[in-house]
Amino acid sequence: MPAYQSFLSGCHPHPMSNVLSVSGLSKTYESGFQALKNIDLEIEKGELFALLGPNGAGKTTLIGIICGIVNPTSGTVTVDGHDIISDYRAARSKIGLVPQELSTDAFETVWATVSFSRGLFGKKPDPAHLERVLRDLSLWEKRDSKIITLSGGMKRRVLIAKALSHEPEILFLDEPTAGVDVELRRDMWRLISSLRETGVTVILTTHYIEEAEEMADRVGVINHGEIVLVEEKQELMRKLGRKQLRLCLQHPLDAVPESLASYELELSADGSYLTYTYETAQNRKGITSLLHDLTEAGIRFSDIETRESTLEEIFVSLVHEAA
Ligand SMILES: Nc1ncnc2c1ncn2[C@@H]1O[C@H](COP(=O)(O)OP(=O)(O)OP(=O)(O)O)[C@@H](O)[C@H]1O
Repeated sequence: MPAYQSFLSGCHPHPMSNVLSVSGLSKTYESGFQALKNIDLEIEKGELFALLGPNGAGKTTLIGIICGIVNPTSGTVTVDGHDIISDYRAARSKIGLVPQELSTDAFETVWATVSFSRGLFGKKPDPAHLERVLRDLSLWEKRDSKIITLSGGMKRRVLIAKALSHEPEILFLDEPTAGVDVELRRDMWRLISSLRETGVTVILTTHYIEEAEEMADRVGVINHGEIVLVEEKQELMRKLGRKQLRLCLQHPLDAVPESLASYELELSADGSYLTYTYETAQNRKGITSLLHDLTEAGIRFSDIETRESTLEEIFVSLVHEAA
């Protein structure tokens, strides 16, 4: 690549590096209910994006439109450069969708159902690819089993195998771990992370904020049909996170001394703890002066604990603010 070109692309990331581009997307259902309001969203190739939102926020509607299941009212969506309406087949073939429930195919074998899925997208049979997918998902030994005989966890794996059968660029997972036990959830997390390593872009919706906290590169929050925020996960936690310092007192207090009023300390009901809350983005000079002022006030403590706010707390405060 000529030097000037790489210089330019360094300054202005080229839009073609985005594998999914959503612009001005709105959806009003026939009932008159507006489920999506002017959504803009750019997803980079290879990232793991978590879309968080409370029930009814519009997540399923958004994914439904991108996958061609729901018609948009206005706006555009392109998948790897293909418009989802004028170039539907090409756009759809780039997408693998893992729905929440496996509703059909109960009496088919794993192999038959996965082969059939590939065929749906007009792809030539490729047994070597399907074998790889089934092996990666620990389903190879089960290839001749009928789906009805599989455990819930194995059925979930089949859903993913089906979605990967036609070698999609983007994999959508709608609540991939809803209703699964802790062990399977961990397994699914491992699986999803390893998928990303193969270069597939992964977009997942989740109620389990912990899931996003563990895996996502970026987090989008949707509420009442609007994208409230899109941010690098690390940046989000740095910007909006709070830290708390909890001091276990040697002698309980009746009230916080006047001299410490500026720290807005919280005294526990039994007077044995003081809690100091501070923004992680700010400098931490506050702590040094707090500890100094506590000593000045004659307050002794026996222990100190710190805790950081979780993505869940950040999410709840965002959604609450926007309500
Ligand atoms: N066919 C429809 N007709 C009218 N309203 C609909 C239709 N489908 C969905 N809605 C409404 O649109 C809103 C968004 O629904 P959507 O299923 O997209 O939300 P969601 O974020 O996926 O929620 P959940 O997490 O509960 O699945 C909801 O208020 C829902 O009742």
